[in-house]
Amino acid sequence: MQQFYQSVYDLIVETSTNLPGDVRRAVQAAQEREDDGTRSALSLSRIADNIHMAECNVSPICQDTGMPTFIIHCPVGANQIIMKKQILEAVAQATKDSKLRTNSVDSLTGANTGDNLGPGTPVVHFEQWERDDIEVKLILKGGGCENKNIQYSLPTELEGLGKAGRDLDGIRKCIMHAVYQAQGQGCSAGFIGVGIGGDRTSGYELAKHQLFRHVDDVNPHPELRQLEEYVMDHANTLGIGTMGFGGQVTLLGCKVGVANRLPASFFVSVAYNCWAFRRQGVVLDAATGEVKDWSYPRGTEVSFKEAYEAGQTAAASEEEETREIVLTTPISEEQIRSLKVGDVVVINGTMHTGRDALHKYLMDHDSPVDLNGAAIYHCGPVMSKDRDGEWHVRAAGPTTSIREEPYQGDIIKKFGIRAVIGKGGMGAKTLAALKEHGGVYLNAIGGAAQYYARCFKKVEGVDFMEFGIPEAMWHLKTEGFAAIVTMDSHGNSLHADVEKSSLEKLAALKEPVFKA
Ligand SMILES: O=C(O)C[C@H](O)C(=O)O
Ligand code: SF4
Repeated sequence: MQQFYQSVYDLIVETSTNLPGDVRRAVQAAQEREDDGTRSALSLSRIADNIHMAECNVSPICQDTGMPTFIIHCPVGANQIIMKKQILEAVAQATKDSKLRTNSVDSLTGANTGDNLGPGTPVVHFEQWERDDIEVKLILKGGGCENKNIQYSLPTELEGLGKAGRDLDGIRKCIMHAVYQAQGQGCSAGFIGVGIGGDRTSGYELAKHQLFRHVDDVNPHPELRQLEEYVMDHANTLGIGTMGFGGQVTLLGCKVGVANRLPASFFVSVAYNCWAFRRQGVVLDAATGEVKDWSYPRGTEVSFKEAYEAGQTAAASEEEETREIVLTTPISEEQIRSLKVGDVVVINGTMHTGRDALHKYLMDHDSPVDLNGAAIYHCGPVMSKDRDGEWHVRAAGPTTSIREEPYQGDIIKKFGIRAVIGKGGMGAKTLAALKEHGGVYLNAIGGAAQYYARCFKKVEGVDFMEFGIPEAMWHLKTEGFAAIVTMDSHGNSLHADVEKSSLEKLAALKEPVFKA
């Protein structure tokens, strides 16, 4: 088993940096379905570019490298204690090498362990099987999409869909509602795993396990197969689209599993996974620990290189066609008031990152830097320090902004912030503050961590390192950071519009489909 550690390390790097072939095919199919030139089509091209860049840079596809969850199948007699020890070592090393973000946080103190190890992290499950080899599977599911998981207890009443009973049609309604409620916040277009039955804990586990199925497999259970097909056909009628920008493709995959339940309980558990669907596996020789095979098609088998290179050549002419507004920080109120939903903005100057810990802090403390006219970026990057002690941005896509809704409006007004950049949009309180103060919300493409990292030319400074790397306030010299205005200073919100129209489309699916 001398190779076991190295094989697990290679699996972690592959999973974080090289999106599997079956997932890539689903992204390609979505690209073919979207109409050229729409916001969703352009975002999908950026996503495809990002996938290619991550593979070339051997760097995280998305900065949120998730809760590492290992499922190991091994023959009787394999030493699970040694395997677990080596898995933890490989996780710590991959974190040190910037392949994983420091993602393990003490829930009470907020302290980051710095190596992804700690109570409950990573998650490691062992199961014995009759085969001679060992299979190690890994999923890196990020926090934003995890927050969009949902569990229903039937019977229930659902927004737009009415009563959902304890039958296949009730289950259908729950799944459609799960896709609707995710909107763009979990970085659509997504994949869902559904667990029918079990209890609250095993139901969610069953749902997450469905995500290990191949994207293009066919459910052997006839009723579940029909259900999966229905969901795939109808989820896309909701019009949520890539990142919630509106569009033809909202869902890339749906896998449903079933387990027995207690007479009193009927749970439908849904695990939502973003487009950055990072899961891979290796089959190992049980004697040496050497990799014999990969469990899923590797990313390299479905190359995005050609499209990337063609896009680079087209980019210059494209820039002339789309109306791009260049803003340099500090930004004036007049510049902000001239923007409207749909405009593409390019930011130059300095950007400050800030997420949960910083927003809470700023409510009753001063900022260490002047934020008048500033652009604040909801982002928790992957960073590395070189030999000279200089920091570099390794991956830096946006995080889900709605978490800052309780604070954002007050902070905009208190510090004079002009641009808030994130993903998934914000709510009514922030929209009102943007209008009152003269601010704008810019939606960047979630998960496009390599695409945005290259816009950060230098790390000018950092505050609050005590919050840990993802939560610290990084001051970044920025060039050419492009994002779309989705909430403007005139009271318009693309997010509110898409939510409203998708609820209407959801309600059109109210009539029973699967008769009891
Ligand atoms: O934590 C992050 O960087 C992003 C998170 O996965 C999110 O989707 O909000
Ligand atoms: S930022 Fe988006 S792509 Fe990245 S883990 Fe979160 S939901 Fe997934």
